[in-house]
Amino acid sequence: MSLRVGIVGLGRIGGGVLRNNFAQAPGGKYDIRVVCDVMPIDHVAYLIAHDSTYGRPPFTVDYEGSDLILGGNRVRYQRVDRRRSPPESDSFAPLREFDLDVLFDATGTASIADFRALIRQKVAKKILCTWNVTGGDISVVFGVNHQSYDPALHDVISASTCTGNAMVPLCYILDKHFGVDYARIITIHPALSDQKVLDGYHPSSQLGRACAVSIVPTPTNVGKSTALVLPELDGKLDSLSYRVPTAIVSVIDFTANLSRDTELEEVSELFNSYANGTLAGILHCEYGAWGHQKASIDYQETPYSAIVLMEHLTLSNRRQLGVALMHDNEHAYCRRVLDVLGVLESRRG
Ligand SMILES: NC(=O)c1ccc[n+]([C@@H]2O[C@H](COP(=O)([O-])OP(=O)(O)OC[C@H]3O[C@@H](n4cnc5c(N)ncnc54)[C@H](O)[C@@H]3O)[C@@H](O)[C@H]2O)c1
Repeated sequence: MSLRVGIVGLGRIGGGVLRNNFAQAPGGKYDIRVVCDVMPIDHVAYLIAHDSTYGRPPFTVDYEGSDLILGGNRVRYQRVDRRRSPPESDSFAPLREFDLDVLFDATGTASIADFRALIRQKVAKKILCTWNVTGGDISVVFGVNHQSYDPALHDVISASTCTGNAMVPLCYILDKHFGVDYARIITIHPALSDQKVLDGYHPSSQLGRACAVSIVPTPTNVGKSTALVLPELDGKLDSLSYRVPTAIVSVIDFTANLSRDTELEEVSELFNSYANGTLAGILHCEYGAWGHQKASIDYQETPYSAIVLMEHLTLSNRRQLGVALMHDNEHAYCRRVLDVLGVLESRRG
């Protein structure tokens, strides 16, 4: 029997996972039984059917009563606003009838207390979320540490972040083969829904600046996300993000001080051997088109967690490595979420 899944939060990522679930298999890759958000159901249908980034989905969209109808498949819609009800209020009680194996939370607004309450109240057996919630049981980056998931130990699972999924495979390879003494990671990230369209109040002041007219420097947790999976790198990574006025595809530019001398050819061969081997589908080595470099939009809807721009690999003093990579921060991440759901399905008790 297919994994029984519920989703809370139908924004870019929750909606993207729903879309990909039905795009990959006509009946749905997993048995998504119920989805929740604060919006009325007609708004949900409207946003699934019309997507400014990816266009119309490859299946029909409609709704009837409290059911969404996606490619002929009925998925129950439940309108909830967790902010109005504390965890102990059992506000997700109506979800118990769906006998969920996993509740996937893509709101970005829940706390570990919310998640523990949902497990205690038997709303779902496991919680999978889209950020490194403080106090979670494990952060899983598919391809690197997904085999560490242990259903007996892990109830609240993070699928890490989009940048975490891009950085961890690279850091894993570099640390395993050369050692990493230090790395500075710069991410150039499309605007997100936590930014203001025009100047206004935001608790993180810089995110309150008009997002279409500025490059906005903002802190990022990519160093922390990486060290959660590769604890030997804790304290060795600095990071900074620049939010830019594009809709999709992130860049990561990082410089790593390696612990031993190497040659560019060795690094290049190593990346290629992983991309064609154990990290196939996760890591991709990009050489451009007929000697020409592609632009970020060319990577929209690519499934790879990290696409290394091989022409821009640099090495100085045989130890200081420069790497530039791109990734579709939504689509590739949604694909990884589906991969992690596959791990949960295969280890289901
Ligand atoms: N957008 C990305 O590139 C990206 C990539 C990886 C991970 N993430 C993470 O995914 C999460 C969501 O990001 P997003 O870009 O999809 O945001 P989003 O704003 O597009 O979507 C969030 C959705 O959750 C709903 N929501 C929020 N609080 C809720 C509540 N209390 N009860 C019910 N519904 C609620 C909102 O109505 C919205 O539809 C964040 O944690 C983010 O860090 C985002």
